[in-house]
This record gives sequence, C-alpha cells and structure tokens, in this order.
Amino acid sequence: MFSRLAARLPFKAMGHAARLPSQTRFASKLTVSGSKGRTMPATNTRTTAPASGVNATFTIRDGPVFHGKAFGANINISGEAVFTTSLVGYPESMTDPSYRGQILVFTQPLIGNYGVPSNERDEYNLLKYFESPHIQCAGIVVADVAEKYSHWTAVESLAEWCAREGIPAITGVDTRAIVTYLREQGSSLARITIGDEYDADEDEGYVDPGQINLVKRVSTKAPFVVNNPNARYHIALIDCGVKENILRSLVTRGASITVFPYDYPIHKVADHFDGVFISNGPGDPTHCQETVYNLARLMETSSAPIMGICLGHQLLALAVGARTIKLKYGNRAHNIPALDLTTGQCHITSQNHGYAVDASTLPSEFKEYFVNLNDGSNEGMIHKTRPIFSTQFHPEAKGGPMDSAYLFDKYLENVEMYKASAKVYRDNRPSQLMIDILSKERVGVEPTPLANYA
Ligand SMILES: NC(=O)CC[C@H](N)C(=O)O
Repeated sequence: MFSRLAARLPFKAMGHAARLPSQTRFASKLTVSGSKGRTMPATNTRTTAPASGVNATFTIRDGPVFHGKAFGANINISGEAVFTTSLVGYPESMTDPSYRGQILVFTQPLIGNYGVPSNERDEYNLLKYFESPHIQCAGIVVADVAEKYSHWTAVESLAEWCAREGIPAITGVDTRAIVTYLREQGSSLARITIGDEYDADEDEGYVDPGQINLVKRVSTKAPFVVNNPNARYHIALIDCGVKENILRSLVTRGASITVFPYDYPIHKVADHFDGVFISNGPGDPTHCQETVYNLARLMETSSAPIMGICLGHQLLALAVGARTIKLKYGNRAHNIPALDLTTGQCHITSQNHGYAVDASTLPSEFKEYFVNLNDGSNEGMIHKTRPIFSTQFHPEAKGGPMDSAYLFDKYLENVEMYKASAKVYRDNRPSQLMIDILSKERVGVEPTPLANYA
C-alpha cells in the first residue's frame, strides 16, 4: 500500500514513486477475479501496437481494471465512463459539448478507420465536420484503433487528433466487458492512466463531473451571431453547449441566430426575437438554476415559440415544475426508437444523455410528446395550447438518422405564425448594426485543461 499522504493527494499529483509497481498489484488482483479490482488482459491482437507502444490502463472505480495501449495524449484523466453504441460519427460525438467530463467507450470495435476531418467552415462560418472547435470528452476507450485511415475528408488519424488535442485514449481492451459491467452497475467513475503504473484501489483520484457545472465551461462567454443575410426570422438561442448542426439546422431554414450565454436573462430580450431555442449541453440539468429561472420568467412574460433539445428539454421541464432523474447508464446511440404519441409514428433517433425528464411530473398544461420504445423513458413534451415543445433526442443528428429533422420545420412554422401575428410583430428587432458588432463564433470558450479533472 502506498502512504497515507499519497492516498490524500489528487490523482494528477501522485508521483509514480508513491505507488507500488503495477506487477505487484496486478498479481494480487488475479486472485479476486470477478469482483472489485479484477484485472482484464489486453485483447487486441489484430492490429500492431500504436506507434508509441506505451501501456495504458482503464480503471473503473470499485470495478474492473483493463490493460491496453495508449494512442492519444500522454496525460492521466478521470471522468464518468459512458458507452455509445453508434457505429459511426466519432468526430461528431467527441466534439459534442454534451460529452464534456465523460470517458467515451465505443462499442463499435474498429474506431478511427475513416480518420479525422479538417476544421473547414461552411458559408455560415459553422464547422462542417465537427460539433464544436475541440474534442470535448475527457478520454476515449476503443477495442481496436485503426492506424490506417481513408476518407476524402480526412486530414489526420484519430491518434494524431487525440494527441494534438490533449485527450488520452486507450485501445486493445475488451469493450464488451466494459459495457456489460456498466449496464449492470450503471454509469461509473473511471480513469485512464498512461504508463505501466496505476492505482486500482485509490479512491481519491476520481472527479465526478456530475458535481460540476459543466455548462458554464462550454457555453459562450458573450453573445455571438450566426447571420443569414436572407433571414426571415431571428432566433435567440440559449447556449448550454450547442452543437454546430443545431445552429446549421436553423440557419439553413431561413433564420439568423443570436447565441446567448446559458445564464443570460433571456426573458428580458425575448421581445426582440421571433423565437427562443434552448440547446443541448453536458452534465446534470439541476446545476443550471439560472437558466431554469430565466425560462420560467420567459414563459410568464412572452408568448414566443420555444423549442429545446436534450439538456434544453430537461431545463424547460424543470422550468415548468417537472423533475429530472438520472438514468442507470443513459442512452447514447444513433438508432433509438422514439414513438410520437400524437401520430403513432416511430422515429429512429440520435441520442446522448444520462438524465431524463420524469413524465409523471409534467404539469397539466403539457403532455408527453415522444416516448422511448426501448426503456419507456420520456423523449419529449409539448404544450397543449402554446407553441412550446422539446425533445430528449437530437433532431439535428450528427451523427445519426435525419428522421426527426422535420421538427425544426415545425418550430419555424410556429415562429412564422408568431411573427405574422400583428399583435406580436416587433419593430424593435435586432438591428443589422447590432448583428455587425457581435462576434461571428463562440466567444472565449477554450478547452478546460483536462488535468483539472485528474
Ligand atoms: N445531449 C445532451 O444535451 C445531454 C443532456 C444531459 N447532460 C444529460 O446527460 O442527460
């Protein structure tokens, strides 16, 4: 055992000298196979070792330990271990701010085979291939990283991208065993350790992202505008960690968007806009009390159409007095069936969430809109008389099927009606001048050094 002093130090501060050689710990674990701290051997025999050839360990708190090879940054991190069953879309998922603080385990065994695209931007200055400018998850775990890649958009390998962005990654582990464990035990804290030494029993090295207001870290620090010169509508969007394709889904349908920090008093400016939108975002929705308060005031004082996605759905639900719950291990995939309770049609949806709205707590003016056909969890709500609705799934996809993209059309139909109504038409809309002085992209959002989590 290492010293009591070492046991109190944060994980990142623990020098290797404070630990026993890993072989000693490895040997002791073999006798307790199947219980806490059991050791899993590396399983990757199909690819050659990553260029670095450095050993790495994925340790689940109070759970099994997996040995593999590092292929990203040489940094130790901790976070919440979650898994996605998506077959494609790792560049989109890894840059989705909703994954901030999480270690993403891919069930698709071969990851990296189509490389990583460039940070090219489209005509609206939105990133074409990423959902934010940087990798957002804390680290990744794969069974078999592809060292050779091929795709017309690729400019570098997954390993090069992770190393450049300071994200540790481990390959050659049995991701089936990890997922089996997480499904039985629920989402768990975990860490990735680079090098030969690791601490299977050290409890203090785990930071729980569920305790942190992660939205504050990913939201823009000042308003910015996504300008469509031919816009018919102007939308105010509350940025809790917005994905680029949510912005693109609105702007390509004829909207200009002013994007506000998550805690901006949106109810005070709503009259200048044709609608309000609430984005996705990371972490526990109950950390965003400012947003919840502002949304409640907004619905009291304005009849503007509102749409929310994922965290945006959860915050809207909290604002109308409903409750959110933490799911055992969440829903992260691109093929989750959601039943539209108003039409009886089922949509295949893209999802990434660990929390959900408890539909039984929705107030009487709202009804459940969609329900998850796998686990019965709530997938959306809709106001019975007003133009307000929200979904737990991601209609903008990226990656994932576009079945539910029509919900953006539905929202903008509400916006059109609101704007057309003489009663609510505003002359004091944001002037071109104001749009001109706003930044054209996210403001002051630098990637938080991941060492802060470790
Ligand atoms: N994609 C999201 O917006 C995620 C919402 C929330 N952080 C959750 O995990 O449930």
